[in-house]
Amino acid sequence: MHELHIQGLTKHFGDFVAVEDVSMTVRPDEVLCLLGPSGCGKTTTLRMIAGLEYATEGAVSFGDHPVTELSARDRNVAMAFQFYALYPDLTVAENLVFPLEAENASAGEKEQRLSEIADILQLGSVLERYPHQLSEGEKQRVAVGRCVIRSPNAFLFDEPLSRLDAKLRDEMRGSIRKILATLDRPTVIVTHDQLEAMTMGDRIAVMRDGKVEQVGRPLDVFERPQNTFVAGFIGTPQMNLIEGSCLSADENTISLSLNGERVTLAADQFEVKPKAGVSVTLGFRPRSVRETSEDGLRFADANVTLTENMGAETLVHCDWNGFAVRMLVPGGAYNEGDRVNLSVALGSLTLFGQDGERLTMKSDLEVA
Ligand SMILES: Nc1ncnc2c1ncn2[C@@H]1O[C@H](COP(=O)(O)OP(=O)(O)OP(=O)(O)O)[C@@H](O)[C@H]1O
Repeated sequence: MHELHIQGLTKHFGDFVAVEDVSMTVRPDEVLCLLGPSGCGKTTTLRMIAGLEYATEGAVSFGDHPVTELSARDRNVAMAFQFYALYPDLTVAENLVFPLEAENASAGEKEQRLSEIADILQLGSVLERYPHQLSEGEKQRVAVGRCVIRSPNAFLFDEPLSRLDAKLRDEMRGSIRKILATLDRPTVIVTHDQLEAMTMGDRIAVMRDGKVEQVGRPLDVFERPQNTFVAGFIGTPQMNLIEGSCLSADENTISLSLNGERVTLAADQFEVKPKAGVSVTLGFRPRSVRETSEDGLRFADANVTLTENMGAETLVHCDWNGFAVRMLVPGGAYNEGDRVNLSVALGSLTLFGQDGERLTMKSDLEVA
């Protein structure tokens, strides 16, 4: 099977640039999730891959076979949308096998594929029903099943789980992942839900304002966000991002000013160091903040301003020197007005330079 190549894909709607210079390759055994806030261009990118939207610039191909000039019909991609249109006069079973009619599949093949898909998507008990007799979740599963029952060049999903309730969504993430693993076709899923992207994607492409900010494996994007946008977007609760300026940086230490408070970091783990005088942003996950006076980045005498019970953990909002610092801790031992000494181990810290881009750490090079 062929890779899906996207090269320099750009879409203008009049003067508005909805997608700008998006390039990536999706392998046949791979699920790529396009993730980003509303309006960042995810669906438009997907529609250009499908041929439902003509690209202003750029190219789409499967292996060596360019399809940019082809209509959606001739691209042979399977797409499941937010808005699933099931044929109302056909039963669930007939809806599911409908795409196989066009492929002239034998009755035996249809039967076998139908039974596999119905099994995985738990639709066995509703196969003889009509769409109006289904719940929203069942309808969506039929739509997904109808999409994956055939063997196209690629599978494209737009928010496939958006209509499901939380419980069903949890179950479906796993089921869809299982189905996708059997497909052996490049698969692109559009979602604004990072949990969905993290669990279903082999790789994630994070988009903002029509551009791809970072592409990587879910854990890499989470642990090594490329810039402050990705850092703030990926992860719940959000990463703490604190802006300051670099006072000096040499081989041994990096000195920063955070609202006038001076902090010093050991420089040895930074492959790229900020220059004196430039602004920097310190990023660290709430889970990495501890109430200790250990070495590392320290926030002495911070004020607890709010506590949020998140079940087994509590998100403790603190104010330190005018900065909001959030700490995620097990249990709930904090109250508003408490004074706390917080610290973050240097290994849990990410430093972003003046342009918001991540400054390379030595550990990144080891991973690479
Ligand atoms: N036909 C169109 N004409 C003009 N602008 C459009 C058109 N289609 C999309 N846009 C704009 O292009 C931008 C990207 O839209 P797109 O639907 O791709 O975003 P998205 O990331 O999928 O958002 P969402 O998560 O809300 O679906 C938006 O600002 C949208 O308003």
